[in-house]
Amino acid sequence: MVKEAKIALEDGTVLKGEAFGYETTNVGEVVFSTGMTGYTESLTDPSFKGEILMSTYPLEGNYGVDEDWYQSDKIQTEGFIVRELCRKPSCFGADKSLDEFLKEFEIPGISGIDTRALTLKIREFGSMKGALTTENIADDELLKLARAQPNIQDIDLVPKVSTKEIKKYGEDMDLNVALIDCGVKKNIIQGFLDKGMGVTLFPYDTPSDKIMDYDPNGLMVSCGPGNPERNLKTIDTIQKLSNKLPIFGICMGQQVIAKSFGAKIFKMKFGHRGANQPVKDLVTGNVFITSQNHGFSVDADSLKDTPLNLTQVNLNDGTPEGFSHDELVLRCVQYHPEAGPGPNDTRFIYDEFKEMMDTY
Ligand SMILES: NC(=O)CC[C@H](N)C(=O)O
Repeated sequence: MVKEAKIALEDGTVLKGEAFGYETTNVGEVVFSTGMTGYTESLTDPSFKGEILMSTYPLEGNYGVDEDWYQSDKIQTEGFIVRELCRKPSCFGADKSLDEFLKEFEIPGISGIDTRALTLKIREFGSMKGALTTENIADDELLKLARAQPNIQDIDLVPKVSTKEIKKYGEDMDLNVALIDCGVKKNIIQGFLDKGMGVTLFPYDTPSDKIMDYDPNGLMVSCGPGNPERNLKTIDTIQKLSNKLPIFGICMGQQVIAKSFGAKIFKMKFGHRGANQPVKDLVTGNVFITSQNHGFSVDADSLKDTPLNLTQVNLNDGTPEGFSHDELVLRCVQYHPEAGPGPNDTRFIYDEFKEMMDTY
C-alpha cells in the first residue's frame, strides 16, 4: 500500500500526494526546474542544498538512476516533488530506481502533485519556504515547520558542501587550474580534464597565499548553494588573486567575482532552473540554450560602477549571464557550460579558459 505524503508551503497551502523515498520530514525552499531529463544530476547538484526540488516535467524516474550520472557523492536536495513517479525504470545502464535512490540517501519524495498548478503559484508568489513529509504529521504542524525555517538568504550553505581537504585531479598536465569549491559538480572538474587541464580543488575558505603555493595557471570559482553575499571568505580570496591569475567563474563563481568588484546581488523571484534557458552573446550575437540552476543574480545596473563588462544576457528576463573585465584576464558565466544535465552548446567556454591561461 502506498503511504500518504504532504507538502506545506509558507502561504498556507497544504498539498497531499503519495510518498516515495525515505520516511522523514524535511524543510527547504521549494523551487521548480524545467529540465525534461537529468533528475539524477539535479538531485546530486550541491547548488540545490537547502531546496526542495520540483520538476515541471510530468514523469520522473522512467530511466532509473546510475552512479555515473551523480554530480557529487549523494543527493543534495531536501526533497523531490513530482507529478508521476515511474517505479519500474527501463534503461541499459541504470542500477536502481528513483524510489530506491531517495531511500538510500534518506530523502523524502512526493508524487501525484499537480506540479503545473504549483509552478504557476510559485511564479506568482516567488519561491516559497516549504516542508515535505512522508510521515504522519498534522497539516498545521507541517505548516509551522515550513514557516519556522530561516530564509535561504540568511543561512550558510557553502560550508556544508565544500571539500574539507585539498584534492588533485589529473597528473602531469601542462596547465593546472586552482578550483575554489563552493559546491562543485563532477562535470565542472571533468570539463577541465577532458581538455587536458589538471585541477586542484580547494575549500571555499582557503587563503590566497595557500592557493598561490600550488603555482596554478588560473583560478576557477565554482557554483554553490545559497546566498553568494554570505560567501565572504571566497570573495576575500578573489580580491587578493584577481590581478595575479586568469580568473573564471561559473554560477555562484560569477556572483562572488562580481561582488568582489563591487557589483550588487539580488534574490530573484523564482530563479532560473532547467536545461532550456536562452542566452545571447552581446559580442557575437549568437544565442545558446543553456543549463541553469540559480535563485540569485548579479544586478546588471550595478555593473556600471565596476570595471566589469556585460558580455551575455538572458533572453527571458535580461539578467546578466556573463561578463569580462576592462583590463584583467577574466571570464564569468551564470549558466553551466559543463551541462550535466543539459545541452552542450557552451562547452567551448572550456577552450576559451584554456586559451586565456595559455596566453597569460
Ligand atoms: N548553481 C549555483 O551556483 C547557484 C548560485 C546561487 N546559490 C544561486 O542560487 O543563485
